[in-house]
Amino acid sequence: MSLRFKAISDPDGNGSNSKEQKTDLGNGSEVVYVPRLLTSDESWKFFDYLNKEIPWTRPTLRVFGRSHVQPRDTCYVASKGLPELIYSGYQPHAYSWDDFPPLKDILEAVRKALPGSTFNSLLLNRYKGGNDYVGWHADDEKLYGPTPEIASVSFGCEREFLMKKKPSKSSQERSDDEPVSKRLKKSSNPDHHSFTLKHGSLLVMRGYTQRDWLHSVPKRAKAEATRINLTFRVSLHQANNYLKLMVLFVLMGTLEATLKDQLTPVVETPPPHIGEDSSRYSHRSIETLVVVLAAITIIGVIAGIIARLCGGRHFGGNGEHDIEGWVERKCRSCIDGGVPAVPPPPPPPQEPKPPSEETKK
Ligand SMILES: O=C(O)CCC(=O)C(=O)O
Ligand SMILES: [Fe+2]
Repeated sequence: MSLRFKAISDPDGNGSNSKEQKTDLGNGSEVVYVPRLLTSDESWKFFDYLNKEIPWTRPTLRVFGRSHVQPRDTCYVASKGLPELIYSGYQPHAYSWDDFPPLKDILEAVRKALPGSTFNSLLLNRYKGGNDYVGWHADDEKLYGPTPEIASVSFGCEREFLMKKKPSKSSQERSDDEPVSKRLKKSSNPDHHSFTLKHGSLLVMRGYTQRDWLHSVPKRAKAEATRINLTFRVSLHQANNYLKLMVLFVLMGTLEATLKDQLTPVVETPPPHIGEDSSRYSHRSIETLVVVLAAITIIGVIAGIIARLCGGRHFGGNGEHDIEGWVERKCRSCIDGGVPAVPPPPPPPQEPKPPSEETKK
């Protein structure tokens, strides 16, 4: 499918999402709502494409030991090399961004609205009417880390998105003490929020929202039409690979410094007197040679990897340009603790031992 639409992430034409609404949920949690990330026309094009082309499935989930069919259609897209997503005993197949090119245009619009974001996976949901819903939950899988930013783009039928604070010991005690009349006043209750997610809108949850809050899209008898929702997420595995690469480079630096130490005496030490303990120097030379050969091998391997990365891959953050996934696959054994491809740095140079009686002979 070669359909590509260029998304306009600034429908107001004034260089910013002027109608952005921020809701501070307290304790480091925040929600941002942008009613018009995309224009209505482009949003309908995306809707039609997604509705027709996405291989929607309605999996059977296991919740509290009981099986039930998920009350909405779903699909999952992720960059290569990420850990698998598993929820309620279900592991969705991870499609590639290249399978559905218009998703990259939507991601681009989200990126423009959220500069610096690095979303690398996407969960798609389709609600085929008011009976389809998502129950109260938090997207607090370990895979997303402690403070995930989740960007949710909606198309088609407007639906209500509800948020409520997770019951904590202290908030439970507080609400038990409150008079019922006060607890029922939902509109002024800071522990509940409601957003009507419009066609072409963006809602962002960030900070500790997944730790401290639940969200849902409840059934609505009157919502007859189809709604499609995309939640862009960052799976943390790739970030970890950056760290692992950094460790590799630090190791290289240590090795280089050690080598310098090893080589200096070879150049600077005056030649030994003939007839003195020459075996001591040949022992030292072999040691140095081994270290040099090991270093050349390591640097060669790393240079090869870097050359492949720079020559064959493009640098970029979305699914199509997935350096980390490639490194992950190629170097799984070395960066994931299997057989170490890179040996540890050589031991510090040893003081030459006085020659034994045997070697003196
Ligand atoms: O459909 C929505 O707006 C929310 C979907 C959602 O919460 C999820 O996929 O985790
Ligand atoms: Fe969610």
